[in-house]
Amino acid sequence: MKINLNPEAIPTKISTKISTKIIVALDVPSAAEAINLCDRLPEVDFWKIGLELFIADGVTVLRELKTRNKRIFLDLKLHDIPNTVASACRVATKYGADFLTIHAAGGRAMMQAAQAEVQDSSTQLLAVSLLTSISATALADDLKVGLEIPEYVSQMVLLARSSGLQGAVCSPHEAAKLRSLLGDDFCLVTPGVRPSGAAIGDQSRVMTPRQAIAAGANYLVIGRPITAAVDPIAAWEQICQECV
Ligand SMILES: O=c1ccn([C@@H]2O[C@H](COP(=O)(O)O)[C@@H](O)[C@H]2O)c(=O)[nH]1
Repeated sequence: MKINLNPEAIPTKISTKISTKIIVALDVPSAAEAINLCDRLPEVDFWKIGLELFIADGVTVLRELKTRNKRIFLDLKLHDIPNTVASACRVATKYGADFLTIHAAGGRAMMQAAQAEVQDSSTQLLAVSLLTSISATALADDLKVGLEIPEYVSQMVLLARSSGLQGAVCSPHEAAKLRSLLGDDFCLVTPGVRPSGAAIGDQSRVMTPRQAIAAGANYLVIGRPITAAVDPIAAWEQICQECV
C-alpha cells in the first residue's frame, strides 16, 4: 500500500477524524516536559498520563490538561485486592479523566468493586488484558499460561465485560477477534502501535496505525514514535497521514 506523504492531499475532515482516535502517551518525567509537549502539539486532543508522569507530577499535569480542555487517559494499571483498587478508583474519579486502567488479571471481584466506584462518574474503566510487551514465548515459558495469546486475551476481556466494564486495552493483533466477539459497543484501546519504519523497542505485539484501525480499535495509544522523535510535530502529522 502506498503511503500518501502530501498533507495537502488529505481532506481535513478525514485527518481530523483520525486524530481524534490517537491518544499520545506522555511518558516524560516532569510536568514541565509534559506541558511543553502538549503545547507544541495543539492538534492532539487526547493525552495519556502513565505511571512515570503521575508519580512525578500527576496532579499538576491533570490540572493543566483539564485547563486546555484535553481528554485524559489515566493509565495507572491498578492491580491489588478489591478494596484497595476500588478505593483508588473512587479517589481517581475526582480528576475527571476519561479513561482509567485496571488489570483484568486482578479478577472478577476486583473489577466489579472498581466498576461500582466509577459507575456514576465521567471516568470509564478499561481492563488491561495482556500487556503488549508480552510475547507468546513469555506468556507460555515465563508466565506458564496454557492458552495462546488470542484465547487468553479474549478470556480476560470477556471476564472484564461480565464484571461490568465496557472497555479494554489489547494489542492490535487481538482487536479484530475481540470486535467480532463483542460488537461495536465495547471500547477497544490499542497500544503496541508503530508507524512503518519506527523502532519497536520493548513492545512485542505491534501493528501500524492503519492496521490497528482496520482491525477495529476505537483508539490507538502512541508514545515514543511521537514524543521521542526529533520532530514530534512532523511525527504526529506523518502518523495521521499514514492512517488515511
Ligand atoms: O498493554 C499495554 C498497556 C499500556 N501500554 C502503554 O502505552 C504506551 C505505549 O507507548 P509506546 O512508546 O508507543 O510504546 C506506554 O505508555 C505504555 O505504558 C502499553 O504499551 N501496553
